Amino acid sequence: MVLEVVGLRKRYGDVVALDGLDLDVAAGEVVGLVGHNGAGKTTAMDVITGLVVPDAGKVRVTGVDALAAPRRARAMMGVAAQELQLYATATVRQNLSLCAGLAGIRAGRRARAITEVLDELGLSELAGRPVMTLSGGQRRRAQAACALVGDPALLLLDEPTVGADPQTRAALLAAVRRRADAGAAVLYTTHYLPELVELDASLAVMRAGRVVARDSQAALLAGLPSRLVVRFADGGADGPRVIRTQDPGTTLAELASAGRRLRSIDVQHATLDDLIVALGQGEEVRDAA
Ligand SMILES: Nc1ncnc2c1ncn2[C@@H]1O[C@H](COP(=O)(O)OP(=O)(O)OP(=O)(O)O)[C@@H](O)[C@H]1O
Repeated sequence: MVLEVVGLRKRYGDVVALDGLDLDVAAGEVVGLVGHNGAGKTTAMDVITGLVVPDAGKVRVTGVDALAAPRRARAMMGVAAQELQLYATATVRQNLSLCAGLAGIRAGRRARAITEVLDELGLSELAGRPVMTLSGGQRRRAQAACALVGDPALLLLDEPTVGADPQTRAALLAAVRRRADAGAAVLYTTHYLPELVELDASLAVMRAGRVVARDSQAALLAGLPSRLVVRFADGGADGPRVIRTQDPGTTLAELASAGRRLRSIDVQHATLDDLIVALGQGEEVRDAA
């Protein structure tokens, strides 16, 4: 396991931000860390990266105790925090050089690693520009480049595409997927769920400071009912009736055998949005595995 988080707890005064958070991320896996505003996602990221000290719990990165040896653990991580964390007066290349140093990349390898990531994220022409002269989306790309430089074993990306245009978003998602395919473990937070479909991420759904569901998208969605939107042709109300059902085929067969004549049927399978809403409200999601 590249990342192992066990029993993390963190309080801010009366607010319990983390309430016994357990989470593993394996090599080659992209895990989408999702949940409502205030669920504790950023606090979890901040504890893992060493920015916030937890009240209790363990964090191990490739077996290294990240709370006892934060510098050793940090050298295995590429981090893109939610807030932009670049030096505004330094150039993109200088920022990347600092990030590469933090990531423990030896000076001899740094120039090549920087050139590669600049190229990958379409930043080569901006490399000599001070960050403060870049547009918002360009800064986002530079921040992501900082996380990716040198192919770290663990990528921690906290809403990395906020404010990015579709082209930037696509370039970044492709770069993240390539890292995972090459063996990196990726923890990725977003409120924009189609990104997680595109990344083929498994999900860790947080509620009130802990993970309440952790599985592949398919397994979690299979536990949710579909919506069957049916218009009947045989009297009664003219509008559509919405039937929530775990098994649309059986429900339709039951309607037919009850002699109902149907004018139209629309089967709407559960989406990731439905899943997050259901879990955020504390509904049980049946384990379909
Ligand atoms: N420095 C802080 N001081 C006090 N409370 C804090 C601090 N940081 C976070 N919190 C609280 O801890 C809880 C978890 O916040 P966190 O930012 O981790 O949530 P999140 O899941 O990342 O939310 P979002 O989706 O809005 O980014 C919230 O109730 C938040 O108000």
